[in-house]
Amino acid sequence: MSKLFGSIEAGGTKFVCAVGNEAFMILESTTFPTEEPVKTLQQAVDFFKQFGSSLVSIAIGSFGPIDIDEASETYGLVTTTPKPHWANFDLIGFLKAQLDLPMYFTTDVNSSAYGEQLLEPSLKSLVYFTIGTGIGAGAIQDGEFIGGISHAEMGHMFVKRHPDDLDFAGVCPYHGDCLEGVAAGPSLEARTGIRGENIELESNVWDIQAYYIAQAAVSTTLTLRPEKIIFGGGVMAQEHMMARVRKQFAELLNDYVTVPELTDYLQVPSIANNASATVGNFALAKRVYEK
Ligand SMILES: Nc1ncnc2c1ncn2[C@@H]1O[C@H](COP(=O)(O)OP(=O)(O)OP(=O)(O)O)[C@@H](O)[C@H]1O
Ligand SMILES: [Zn+2]
Repeated sequence: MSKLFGSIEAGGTKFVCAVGNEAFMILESTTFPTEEPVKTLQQAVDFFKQFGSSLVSIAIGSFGPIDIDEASETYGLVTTTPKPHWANFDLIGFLKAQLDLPMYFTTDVNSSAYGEQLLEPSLKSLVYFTIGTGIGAGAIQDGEFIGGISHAEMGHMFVKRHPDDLDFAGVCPYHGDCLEGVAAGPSLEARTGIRGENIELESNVWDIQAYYIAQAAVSTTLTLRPEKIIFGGGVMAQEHMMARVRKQFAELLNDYVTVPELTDYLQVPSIANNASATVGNFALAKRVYEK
C-alpha cells in the first residue's frame, strides 16, 4: 500500500489537516476553527485515525512561539502565546498519546518556506513571511531552517514609524508597535475601524502598511541576504500590495546592496490556495519518516 503523509497547519484562527501521497498531492483535507486545545487537537487526531496504518508520519506547522528543541524538557509545547488556554499546552504530547507516528514540529511559516522551496530547488536560501492575523517568517539556508536556541521570530522585528502613523500605538500585546503590531491585519482594523478586506484602495493606510512590510524586507535582506523573499497571508492577497512593497523597498534600500530583479526577489507564494505549508509539511513528514 502506498504511504500517506500527514500535515497539520495549526493557525491561530483555524486548523488545516491534510493527508498527501508521495508526490505531495493533497488527497484529503479538513479545516476547523482553532478553539480550546483539547477540542481542537482531538478533531485533528480523529481525522488522521481514518487513514489507519497507511499514514506513516505527520508534520505540524504551528503558530507560536513553540518549543522545537528536541532536547528541551518542554519540547512540543506552545509556549508564551497570548491565545487563551494554549500557553504551555503540550501539543505534540497530546498528538503522540493517540497517534504513534514520527512527527516533525516547526512553525507554520517554516513549513510554508519549505513548501515554496520545493518548487524552486535551485534556491539555497529563501524567506517566507505571512502577513495575516499575525506576522511570522520562516527562513531556509542551505536546505535547513535558521535558528539558534529556537526558531526565528521575525514578525516581531522593530520598525521605524511612518510619519503619518505616529498617533497609532500598535496592537502587539507584547511590544505595541513592532512589525506585527503595525502591519498585520488587525492593525488595519484598529486604525480605520474597517476590516482590511473592506478598506478602499485609495486609503493611505495601504502605503503605511507597505512601508512597514518593505522595512521587513530590507532588514531581512541586510540580515540574511536571501535569494528570495515571499509574502503570503490574507493582507498580501490584495494584488496592489506587492507593487507598493517593491516600490518602497527600492527607496529604502537605496541600492546599498544588489538584489535580484524585484519582481522575482519579492514575490507572492507560487503554491496556490494557501497550500504552501501543507505541501511543506508533507515533505517534512517524509523527511522525519525516512530519518
Ligand atoms: N484581502 C484582504 N485585505 C486586507 N486584509 C485582509 C484581507 N484578507 C484578510 N485580511 C486580514 O488578514 C487577517 C487574516 O489573515 P489570514 O486570512 O491570512 O488568516 P491567518 O492569519 O492565516 O489565519 P491563522 O491565524 O489561522 O493562520 C485579518 O486581520 C483580516 O482582516
Ligand atoms: Zn510584537
